Amino acid sequence: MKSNSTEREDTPELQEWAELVLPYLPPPSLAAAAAVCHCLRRVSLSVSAARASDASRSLEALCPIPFLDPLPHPRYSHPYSYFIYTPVPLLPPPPRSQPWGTKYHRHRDPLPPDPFLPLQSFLSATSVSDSRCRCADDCSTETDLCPCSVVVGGDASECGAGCGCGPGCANRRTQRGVGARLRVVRSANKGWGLHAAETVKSGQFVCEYAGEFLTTDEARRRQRIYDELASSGKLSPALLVVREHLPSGKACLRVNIDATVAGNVARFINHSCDGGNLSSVLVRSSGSLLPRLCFFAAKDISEGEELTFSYGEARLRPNGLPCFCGSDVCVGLLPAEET
Ligand SMILES: C[S@@+](CC[C@H](N)C(=O)[O-])C[C@H]1O[C@@H](n2cnc3c(N)ncnc32)[C@H](O)[C@@H]1O
Repeated sequence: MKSNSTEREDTPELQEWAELVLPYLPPPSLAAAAAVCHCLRRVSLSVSAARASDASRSLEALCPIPFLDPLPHPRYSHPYSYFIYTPVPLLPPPPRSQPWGTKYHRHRDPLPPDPFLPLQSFLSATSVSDSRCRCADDCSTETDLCPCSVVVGGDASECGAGCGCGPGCANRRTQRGVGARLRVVRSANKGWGLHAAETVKSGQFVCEYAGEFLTTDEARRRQRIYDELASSGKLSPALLVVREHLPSGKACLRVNIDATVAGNVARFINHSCDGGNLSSVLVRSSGSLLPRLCFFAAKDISEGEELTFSYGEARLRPNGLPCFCGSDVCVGLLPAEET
């Protein structure tokens, strides 16, 4: 009787419906669907496998970024970590759902980042009307120095949306998605971490820290919630605060980027007390209102090495999270942002 009813449910229509709908489900709903019948179980397994094969959902042009869990355990094995993927910074609220694990979006057929376009125009809004170059195609081939390459203050400066050059311009090195082959690997005590899947040369662009740009009030509100959830082990928050000292020396621009709900693979970069092997640089695209936080290799990095940077100075708190960076100078506690 049971197998007959299962056979009846297992129709091509149900299969097609499941392949369209299940990629939108977060893991708990996907698991609930898998318990319904053979067909939904089969599709949910294929969705999980596809998710584990590419954290970037085909949104990074270079290559898929797979999850690797070398610590399989019947109870704690996780094939992937669930979040909304955005290859570029965005303004809240992020999209509530996003298909992930569907056979309709194969790699090398990137999804257009439609939900993120509003921020793109915001970020590229020109504050100074002539803050763009008129170079024809690639600024590195221009005989005169491209005005966008002139660095003011400590930031790196790149061509922006209003510039005459094309997307292949050499002065847009952080604007084409991740710059090295990467994988996301789970460790026993730090959760997921980002690893190099190829040799990365010192100075090479690795990735941007993409997430939601928050006001400081909203960042403080979320930080309080995240601190509580993180201390009970329920969340790995990825809210980064960067302070940019303005050239006058009298003011400081605070940039809050939250990749906890929506972000790119940089949200998996763990902390190291010795400063790690990545350096973070604020990159300003010509004419854009906000700088973007970008990671470059601080030294030659071998294939398989974990990518890390310093989250900041460790502030000793009685309930501070333990640090497992393993470096010789580890202070034992993760740095925590003052709220
Ligand atoms: C930006 S996330 C990094 C990715 C995270 N490991 C994950 O699984 O999603 C920051 C969180 O990772 C963990 N983490 C990062 N560096 C760590 C370290 N050195 N030791 C222990 N946990 C660390 C902490 O839970 C921290 O709140």
